[in-house]
Amino acid sequence: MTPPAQPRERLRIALQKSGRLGDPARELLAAGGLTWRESRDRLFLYGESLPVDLLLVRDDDIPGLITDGVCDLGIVGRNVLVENSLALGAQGHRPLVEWRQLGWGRCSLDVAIGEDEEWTGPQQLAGLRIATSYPQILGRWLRQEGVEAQTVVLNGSVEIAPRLGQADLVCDLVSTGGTLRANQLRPVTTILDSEAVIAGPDQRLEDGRQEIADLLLGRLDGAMQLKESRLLMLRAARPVLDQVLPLLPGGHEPTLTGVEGRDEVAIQMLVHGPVSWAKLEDLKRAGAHNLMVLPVEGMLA
Ligand SMILES: Nc1ncnc2c1ncn2[C@@H]1O[C@H](COP(=O)(O)OP(=O)(O)OP(=O)(O)O)[C@@H](O)[C@H]1O
Ligand SMILES: O=P(O)(O)OC[C@H]1O[C@H](OP(=O)(O)OP(=O)(O)O)[C@H](O)[C@@H]1O
Ligand SMILES: [Mg+2]
Repeated sequence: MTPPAQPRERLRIALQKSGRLGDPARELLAAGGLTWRESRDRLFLYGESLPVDLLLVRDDDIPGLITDGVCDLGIVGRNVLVENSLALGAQGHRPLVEWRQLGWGRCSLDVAIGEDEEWTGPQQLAGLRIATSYPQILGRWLRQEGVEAQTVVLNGSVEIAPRLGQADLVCDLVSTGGTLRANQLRPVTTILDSEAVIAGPDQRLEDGRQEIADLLLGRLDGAMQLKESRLLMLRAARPVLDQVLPLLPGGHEPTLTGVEGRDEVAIQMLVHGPVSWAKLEDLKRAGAHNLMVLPVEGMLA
């Protein structure tokens, strides 16, 4: 089903239909207060709480949909954004840019050679065949390095190309490195660090859609900050405060409250990011007790 024609004042965001980024992207938008109604084919989600509609597609199509103006923004891996932007740029289209970095979907685009081979640097790739799904990014890197090599474009199962004799080495996405190891390959250099991003045009949106985008992005920033936030609570006797306070993690200023009838204080502070067990153990060794780390459900300064 083609999405119903929408008035231009509704924002439209492209998301990956399934795969690694689809669910976290929808969770992020839901955390920003967005609710939606699904079309029967589940490819178009009509925003109910805000004038923001979602189009569910293959991730490779997201940059093109933004360039064509079918969608205003998209949630996509930087690897896909850069690869497609380079191709679209070569056709004379305006560049797409990252409106936000989301901090998940992290992976890197690496050059990998046989695990027994020696690596002396990019120059050794001259004249070799490199299998990849990212010919634009690889081509740009080879030009930067001044290396002339042959690119073999494959859409999947890139790592088995050397064993099949299709290529001498690969350039592919790596997260844990397990896929490379399973194929007797080892990463030797990273040519792009990737994470999920909100991609959009390099200029403001029109017809009131920029205001909707600003509202939504403000909420998403808040939701992302909240997700990272923890409340750290602990107690410490006054005589050990000088040892405990310098060990507190970075974050907001701690609040110290005297505990009635005891020579001790209750300390609480908002922390950005996780508080490790090692940090709690350090605080305890310094004399703190009753340590607790709590998730934060809502926040208004
Ligand atoms: N092993 C990985 N670990 C973490 N992130 C990854 C990994 N592999 C890919 N990614 C990121 O997740 C994005 C989506 O990966 P996925 O495998 O779902 O894509 P796909 O198979 O191309 O999906 P689609 O059907 O939408 O084309 C990648 O473009 C990349 O940014
Ligand atoms: O370093 P690792 O943790 O092993 O991850 C890397 C693999 O993950 C992705 O493939 P995916 O599992 O999505 O399968 P695909 O071949 O269908 O893309 C990517 O294309 C690599 O093959
Ligand atoms: Mg894809």
